[in-house]
Amino acid sequence: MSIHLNAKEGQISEKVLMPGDPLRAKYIADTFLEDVECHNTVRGMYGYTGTYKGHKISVQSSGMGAPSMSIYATELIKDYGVKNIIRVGTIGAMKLEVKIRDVVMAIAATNDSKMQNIIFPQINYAPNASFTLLERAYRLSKQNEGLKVHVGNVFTGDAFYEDDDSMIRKLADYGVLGVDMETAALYTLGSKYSIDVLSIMTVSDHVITGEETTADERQTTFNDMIIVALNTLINE
Ligand SMILES: O=P(O)(O)O[C@H]1O[C@H](CO)[C@@H](O)[C@H]1O
Ligand SMILES: O=c1cc[nH]c(=O)[nH]1
Repeated sequence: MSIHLNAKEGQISEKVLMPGDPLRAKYIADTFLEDVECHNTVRGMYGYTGTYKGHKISVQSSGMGAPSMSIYATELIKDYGVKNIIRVGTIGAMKLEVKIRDVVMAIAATNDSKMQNIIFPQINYAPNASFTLLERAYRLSKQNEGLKVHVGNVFTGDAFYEDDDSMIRKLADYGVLGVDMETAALYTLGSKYSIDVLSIMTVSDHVITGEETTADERQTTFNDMIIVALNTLINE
């Protein structure tokens, strides 16, 4: 038990997928895992543990934003001994060449996170992915010709709704692929605790063109992304 997770000791795998949405965690467990147990119900932030190709895997929702991700990732790492976390999320595209339904793998996460300022008040820290997981995920994604994958810098923002989009446009000019709300927090904690972390995200909307996907349209790419993430975790 930890403050926000009521899983029993040993119940959570060392390898965890983290979507933002608790119902997406349930969908992943129901669709891809066998012998599934629900390991967390606290605050409705559902978590499940089962097997994938015979390997023990957990799926734990993170909630939205850096503070929520930080709570769950910290407790998974410190209280449950988790060693690999892959965020499987959605992202708003910023660069025009990144299209809806594409997949983004984040090398690093530029951010405006207040949590980063608390840790590093005087310098601009660069939260980065685990190269081991990133290289493996990219290589495995190439087995699926239907999957369009972009690898690069993303922006982790504290605000989903902003007063104006001038900073988003500027970041796109500087090569940032898209915007989410958790990657920087996950990457900073991965480095702090020396575990492997990665964010893989399906493009749900385009923040410059205003294009959006329907839930059904997102589902296929989402499934393909989850298969890449699961095979990355088990290294197959
Ligand atoms: O789909 P998830 O994983 O929740 O990710 C994105 O969606 C939420 C905003 O709608 C934020 O959490 C953002 O990072
Ligand atoms: O944080 C996010 C995630 C998806 N789409 C957005 O516009 N922002």
